[in-house]
Amino acid sequence: MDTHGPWATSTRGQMEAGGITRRQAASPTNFSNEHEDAFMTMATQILKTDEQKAICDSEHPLLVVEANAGAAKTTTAAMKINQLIAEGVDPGRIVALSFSAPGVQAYRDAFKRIGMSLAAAKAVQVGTFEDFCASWLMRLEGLEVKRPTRPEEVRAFVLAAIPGARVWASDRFNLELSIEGSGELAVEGLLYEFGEIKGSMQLLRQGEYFQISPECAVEIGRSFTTLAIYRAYEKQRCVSVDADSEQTKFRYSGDATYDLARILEADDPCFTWETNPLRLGLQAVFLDEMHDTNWAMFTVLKQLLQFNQGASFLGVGDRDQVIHAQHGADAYFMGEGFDTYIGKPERLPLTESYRFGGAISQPLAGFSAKNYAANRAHISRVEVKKTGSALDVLALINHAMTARPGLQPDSPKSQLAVLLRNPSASVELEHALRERCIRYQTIDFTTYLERSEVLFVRLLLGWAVGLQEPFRTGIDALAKRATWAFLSANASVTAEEQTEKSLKVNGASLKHFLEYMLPDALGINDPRATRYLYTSVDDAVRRRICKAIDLAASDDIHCLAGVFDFLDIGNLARRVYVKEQEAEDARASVTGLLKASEKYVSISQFMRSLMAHDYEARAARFAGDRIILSSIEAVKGLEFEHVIVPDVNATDFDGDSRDERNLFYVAASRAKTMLTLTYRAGHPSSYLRHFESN
Ligand SMILES: Nc1ncnc2c1ncn2[C@@H]1O[C@H](COP(=O)(O)OP(=O)(O)OP(=O)(O)O)[C@@H](O)[C@H]1O
Repeated sequence: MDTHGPWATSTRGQMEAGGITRRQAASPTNFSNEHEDAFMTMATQILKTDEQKAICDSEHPLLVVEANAGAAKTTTAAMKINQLIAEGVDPGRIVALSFSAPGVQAYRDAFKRIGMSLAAAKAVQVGTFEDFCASWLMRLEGLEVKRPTRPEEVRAFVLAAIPGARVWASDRFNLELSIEGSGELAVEGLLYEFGEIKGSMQLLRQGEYFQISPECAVEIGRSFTTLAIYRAYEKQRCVSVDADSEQTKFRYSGDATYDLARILEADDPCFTWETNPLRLGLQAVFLDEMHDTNWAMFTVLKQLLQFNQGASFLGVGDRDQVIHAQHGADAYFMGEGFDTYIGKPERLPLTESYRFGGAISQPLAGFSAKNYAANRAHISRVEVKKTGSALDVLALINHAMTARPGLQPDSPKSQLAVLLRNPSASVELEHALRERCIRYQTIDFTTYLERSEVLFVRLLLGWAVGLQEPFRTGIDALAKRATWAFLSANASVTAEEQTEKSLKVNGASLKHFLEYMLPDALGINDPRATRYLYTSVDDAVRRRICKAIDLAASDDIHCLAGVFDFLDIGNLARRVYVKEQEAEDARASVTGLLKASEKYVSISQFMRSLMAHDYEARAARFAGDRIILSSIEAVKGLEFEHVIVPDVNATDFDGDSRDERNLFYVAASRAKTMLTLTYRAGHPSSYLRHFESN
């Protein structure tokens, strides 16, 4: 067995997909030599509590620990791994799985915290469930299958499935699908449902005689239209080669786990007991974020334990942290489901939070309606602040860094984290931070300077006012691709034609693009020119962009609002992004840009100021010495000394939806010493009432 682990930790969200940049890769954990010293020095002696000892010493083959956020679940899992290694278990035969990339990072952090040796930490196979499944599929199939992560990358397959499903439904059931036109606006909802169907293995669990029909759709609570399109989509994704085999074209998020689960559950599997892909000779399996388990994961887990007899299991989770319900995540698999399908585990407690003290655990207890004890020795603080603008949040950040009410005297700035519900909310804040030379690192989203819509706007404005060099090199290619994505979305040309033109655009230098391609696409070059790209841009879009460019050419900063009105980014973005929220984020980013522009005298001056920040945004040398700006999802399992959660407003964070409440619970439980919650005057979220008295 490969002792370095057979699978790589995937990056969360690709930087680029069809010219679009929204989410950035979370920084991968690196155990290279240059980090070796840091690895050792970060280790502090943590003494096991009695509860932790009980978990580490338990000889029961199946252990499940359900405990609150910060109650030391990951740390205890790391302690048990360390103990097994000390007892002679080969670390290469220990698998430590998690649902998300931050969960993987949390294992790595815990290994450091407990002082695990670097060699052992490197040898343990740590990764996400999805990456684990993808790697074993690759071994089984002998080839690497593409793994798109952006919905835009699979949109064409969903759209292509609709006509196929229409014909099938009308031939077979004489039925019309209840979907209008091309279905462009339905892609987001369809992908969401496909994720649920696969995560919960809903169709496969109906048994071998299940066939998609209008009656069966009603029985399982889905629309027939969705099921018919799902069927056609899956037929494109997994193409039948002959009666017994299929070739998988791609695996979107969650598909690797689903595909491995259905292969394992097949009536006529392509392997025997001896050659089962999960017979890995494992001695221990760990699962963090167990609350995010769905049927597909559970199926793989069940077989993993079955085919590695003698391997012990420890699963840890907290049912209030389920924020991936769209993948069919269900805390049932930590409880009754586990007992029924795998076996009765020993359930051991971790009762106290070791991350924070009572000042944070008590309001969290009220918010989540459960007992939440905290270690008495741990002192923490909560403050709730009213803010009027991004500048008020900036002032709080400044105070947090200078007066350090939550930071230890010698802590790096990265112990201060600002957790954002919507990354688009960060444009003004980011701009203000840059202007004050406060360095920050964005996690899980792209800095506003490099977001597709901002690059698109910057390129057009720079061109309109005749800036020779609108960007620092390095993001030229991103800007060109983003611009092309916005220009060409929804043009009525064939997909092949579009791909061919995109390739040409990608291959051109920015200079060539600006001098020839952009004028060609907009029809503002020599009328005798070929107009090769012209047909790729919708007429109405072209007219609007031309008007915007004409207006911006005045270089008058006061025209910017009018320029943005012509561009109507929200509408354009709806053609580019599959998710409505991302289109809305794009609109909000450009609104943020407009606000940030207010103190400049001309468009060119504003553009130059943005360009000056490009370099810093990419400078890796400040790593570790920057505050963190992150989405909430990306810090699940992680912790910081001081956490600021801006915009806990009734419009942003409220309501009874489980995902909504759990997202807030995750955000509020990341702080070790100090938690600052802010809200817009007059719009506090009802969630805050639990925290205000502190
Ligand atoms: N025995 C101990 N003594 C002191 N501190 C401890 C001990 N065990 C764990 N901790 C500390 O408790 C904090 C929370 O631990 P950990 O991240 O493992 O919690 P968790 O339950 O996994 O949290 P989450 O649910 O947010 O993922 C860490 O700072 C860790 O160092």
